[in-house]
Amino acid sequence: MRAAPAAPALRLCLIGSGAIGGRVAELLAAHPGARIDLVGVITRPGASRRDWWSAGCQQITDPAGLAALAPDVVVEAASRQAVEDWGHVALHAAREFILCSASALTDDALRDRLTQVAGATGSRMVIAHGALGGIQAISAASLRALNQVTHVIRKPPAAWRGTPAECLFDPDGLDKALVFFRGSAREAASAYPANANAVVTTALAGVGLDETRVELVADPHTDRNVHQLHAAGDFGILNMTILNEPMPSNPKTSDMTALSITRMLLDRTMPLVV
Ligand SMILES: NC(=O)C1=CN([C@@H]2O[C@H](COP(=O)(O)OP(=O)(O)OC[C@H]3O[C@@H](n4cnc5c(N)ncnc54)[C@H](O)[C@@H]3O)[C@@H](O)[C@H]2O)C=CC1
Ligand SMILES: O=C([O-])CC(=O)C(=O)O
Repeated sequence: MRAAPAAPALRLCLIGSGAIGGRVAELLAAHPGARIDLVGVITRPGASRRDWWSAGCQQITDPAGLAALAPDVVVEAASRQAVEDWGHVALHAAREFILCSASALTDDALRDRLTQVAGATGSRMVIAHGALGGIQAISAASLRALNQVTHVIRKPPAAWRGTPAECLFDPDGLDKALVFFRGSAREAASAYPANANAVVTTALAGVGLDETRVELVADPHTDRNVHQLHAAGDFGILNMTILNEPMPSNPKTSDMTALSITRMLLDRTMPLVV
């Protein structure tokens, strides 16, 4: 049997060069055989290059730069604003736009607009499973009636610094776990966009932004970012708990987020995908 010709390298462009971006680049560098080239990083104007960018990696700050780069995949690991700023052009420039800042999609008009652009251009918008496990099962379960989906996020008090939760409790003063938010996924992600993107992923996989029930917890007795999912419906019952290691460079963010994005990218290049 003749060997198949080698597939061209996958051309990757990142939006954001923070905790997730740097970690994805580090993990990909450990798999050179997968042939994923970081060809560009989108930054805010004036941002410095990072030492983990390869020499050939271009810094992109405007839509024309992204169009000219013509990547295969654009991965957003930046902010809710970045999805608004770059989603449209990414879907025109690449065949796939993977986003982490799922909280942007609580804006129904933006979500509809980007979905339409994806349909019109033949590209795909993919919400990264990010910090979560179990999403594939909830998405599959939604093919039958789903009665109930709840998502609890439990993080150390310090992870809620810089959010509206600071008006509700003193992160240094808690001696026991505090459930400081109960509401819908839409409300949770709108109020806590840097900490609760994952509830949007759960919601869009299952019963939607307004029906998915969310609890947010500050817990001085954990040093991990914990996600608990419960779903019940005609498929049966799902209970999933993942206790994620936080990233040293951004403790609000779980290392699993970068691991799962890297896995997605590697899967794009593998002949066997699990
Ligand atoms: N879906 C999920 O499970 C998770 C999602 N996230 C989200 O992923 C995103 C990235 O997280 P981290 O890497 O931890 O954040 P980070 O703060 O460490 O890095 C973000 C980088 O993106 C840049 N950036 C922000 N807005 C930008 C814009 N409009 N244009 C260009 N660059 C921009 C920042 O300057 C920074 O360099 C955040 O929105 C975070 O909330 C984080 C963890 C889990
Ligand atoms: O990294 C995590 O554990 C989840 C997170 O911050 C988010 O959903 O925005």
